[in-house]
Amino acid sequence: MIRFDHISKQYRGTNRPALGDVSFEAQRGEFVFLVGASGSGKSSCLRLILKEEKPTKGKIHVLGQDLGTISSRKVPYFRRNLGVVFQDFRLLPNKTVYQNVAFTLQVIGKSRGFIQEAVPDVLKMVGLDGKAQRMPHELSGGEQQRVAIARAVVNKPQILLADEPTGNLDPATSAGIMSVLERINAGGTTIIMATHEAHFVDQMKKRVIELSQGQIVRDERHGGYGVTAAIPLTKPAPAPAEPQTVQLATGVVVPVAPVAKPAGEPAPAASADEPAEQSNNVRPITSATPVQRPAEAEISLAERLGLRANGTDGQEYDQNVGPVK
Ligand SMILES: Nc1ncnc2c1ncn2[C@@H]1O[C@H](COP(=O)(O)OP(=O)(O)OP(=O)(O)O)[C@@H](O)[C@H]1O
Repeated sequence: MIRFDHISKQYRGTNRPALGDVSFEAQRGEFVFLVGASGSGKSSCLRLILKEEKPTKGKIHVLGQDLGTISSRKVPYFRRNLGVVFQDFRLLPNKTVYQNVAFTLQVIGKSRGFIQEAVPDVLKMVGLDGKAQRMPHELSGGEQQRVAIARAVVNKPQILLADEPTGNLDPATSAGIMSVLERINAGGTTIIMATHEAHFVDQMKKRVIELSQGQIVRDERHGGYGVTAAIPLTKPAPAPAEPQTVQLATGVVVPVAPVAKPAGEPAPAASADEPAEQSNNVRPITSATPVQRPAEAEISLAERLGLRANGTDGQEYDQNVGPVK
């Protein structure tokens, strides 16, 4: 499903490779944690899988395709098989939850009927039933990440890439997000997740690939976070706190500790399961709700999400439909 063959990656202007001779294979349906200290190469691996970056040496195969042979024009088609979730959610602030998720499908040209069925289904799956008309600022951090996950999986990608998806969330909210990811994985989606969350990695007993200075130093079928996946120096150390536990969807009980927030970062308004403030500024979705073409800012988000080739015109938006050719 995903194969790295002797991959090296050296960014321009650097004197040390970010990845050096990395080889691994992830099978369909696996849940793989990428762990390692800050700068060890986790995000670089995800960017290479997405074909956002090219390897300096070696070959990458994703879903049976050699990424080196996919032209720039075909990259958006390729990326339709992949969902991506980031630490900072990347929602469109002026669109409702429904519209944020529908946007993914609009960009790839799905019909209004399809969108009107698929969006409520995926919102229910991520636990946002009843919140379709909220604006992102009316949601807690955990709820915003659920929207981002819904957006990533609404088109049923075979692979979900998650780059520190719980990095901005408190422990209990993070547990909710991990439950959602477990549920998506149980449905057959392969998940590759870069994380510094030792507790979840230790408790979930999934495959763990540990990177250190751009090299794989550990690859365990049912691994833990490990002692050498050092806490990154660039991030604040977790504050000491009373031990807490939370239960994941699979029934696994996970001990959690609060994460120190960077100075100035707003705390989530509420936990993922608490209702957010009711908004007066809501517009009900009806079968007559128009599905609009994305505006400029939205097109640029589509490019960042990999749904659309950079700098293509409106024609490409209409034509960008269908499997990789
Ligand atoms: N665009 C870039 N240009 C130059 N160097 C880069 C670039 N992106 C990453 N690097 C370097 O490559 C190395 C690996 O970075 P990467 O972001 O993959 O690490 P990471 O393990 O994801 O770190 P973190 O846990 O902090 O997110 C680092 O030394 C980083 O400075």
